[in-house]
Amino acid sequence: MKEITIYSPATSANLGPGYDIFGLALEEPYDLVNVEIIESSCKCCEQIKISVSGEKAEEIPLDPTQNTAGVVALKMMEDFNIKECVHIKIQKGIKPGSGLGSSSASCSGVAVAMNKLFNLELDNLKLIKYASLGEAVAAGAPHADNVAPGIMGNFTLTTSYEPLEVLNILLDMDVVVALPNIQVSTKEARKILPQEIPLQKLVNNVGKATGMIHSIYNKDFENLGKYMMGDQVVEPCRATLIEGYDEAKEKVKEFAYGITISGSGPAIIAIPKNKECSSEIAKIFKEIWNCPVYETKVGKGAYEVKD
Ligand SMILES: Nc1ncnc2c1ncn2[C@@H]1O[C@H](COP(=O)(O)OP(=O)(O)OP(=O)(O)O)[C@@H](O)[C@H]1O
Ligand SMILES: N[C@@H](CCO)C(=O)O
Repeated sequence: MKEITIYSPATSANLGPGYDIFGLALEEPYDLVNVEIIESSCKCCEQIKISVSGEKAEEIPLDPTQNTAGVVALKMMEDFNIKECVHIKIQKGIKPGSGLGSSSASCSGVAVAMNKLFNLELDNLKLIKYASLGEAVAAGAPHADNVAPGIMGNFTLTTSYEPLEVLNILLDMDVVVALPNIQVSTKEARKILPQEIPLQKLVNNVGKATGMIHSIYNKDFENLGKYMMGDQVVEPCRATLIEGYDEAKEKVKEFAYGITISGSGPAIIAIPKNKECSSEIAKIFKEIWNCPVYETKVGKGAYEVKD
C-alpha cells in the first residue's frame, strides 16, 4: 500500500459536566486525511510534507511541528523508526476553532492512517495516546476527549490520563449543532477556567456526570439532557464567550432535552425531542446566529475510505 484516505469525524467534547472526559463522534461534518508514501529526492528535506484544503485552510500551519497531524506523524515515525517520507493531504470539512474537534480530526485521521499504512498494529488506546499528542499543540494540553470518540466512535469516557483509560458506550442519538461565527480558541478557553473549585461544585458535577451515564444506559434522553445542563464549573465560564447562547437556551426549551457548549465552543450542541423538534431547533439557531447548522447524529470513529 502506498497511500490511504481516512474519514475523520467531527467530535463534541465535555457535554456539560464531562470536561476533558466525555466526548461524542458525529456523523457530520468530517475531514478527509490522505497519507501517501513519497520518494524524497534530497535528504535535507523534511520527512513530512503537509497540504491543507477546505475550511479556513489558509489559517492552518503547514509546518509539521505546528500542525496537529504532523506532530502525531512525527512521533509515530520516531517511535517506529520509519524512514520513508510521507505527504499528508488534509481536506478540512470541520471549521478550525469551532468547538467540533477540527484539530483533533487531523490527529485521529493521521494516527489511523499511519497505523494502516505502515502495519503498526496499534490498538485504539495506543492510537488515542498518539493522537492526543497533537492536541497539545492546538490546545496546550493533550486532552483526549475529542480524539477518543474520533477513533472509537460513539460516546467515550476518558476515565484516566496516566495511565490512559477510555471507555466506549454505544449511543444512538440525534443532535443539532450550530457553528456561530465567533472565534474561540481552545487554548484561550482553557485559560479562563478556575484552577480550584469549591467541594460543593465537585459534588454537583460528579452527580450530574454520573447521572448522564445512568441515563445513557437507560436510553433516558430527557434526564440525559437535564444532567448535561447541570455543569457548574466550565459552561458558566465559557457561556460569556458566546453571544446569543443564553437566548438559544431559552428558546429551545420546548424542543430540546438539553443544550450545551460543544468542546471549548463556540459550537453549540442540543438534543432534540424528535425529528420535528430538530428542525425547530435548527431554525432557532439560524435565526440567532445566521450560521451553519448540522442536524446530525452520534457516529462512528475514523475509518478507511475505499475508492
Ligand atoms: N490539522 C489541523 N487542523 C485544524 N486546526 C489545526 C491543525 N493543526 C493546527 N491547528 C490549529 O489548531 C487551532 C484549532 O484548534 P482548537 O482546538 O482551537 O479548535 P477546534 O479543534 O476546532 O475545536 P475544539 O478543540 O474546541 O473542539 C487553530 O489555531 C489551528 O490553526
Ligand atoms: N475538553 C476540551 C475540549 C476541547 O474541544 C476543552 O474544553 O478545552
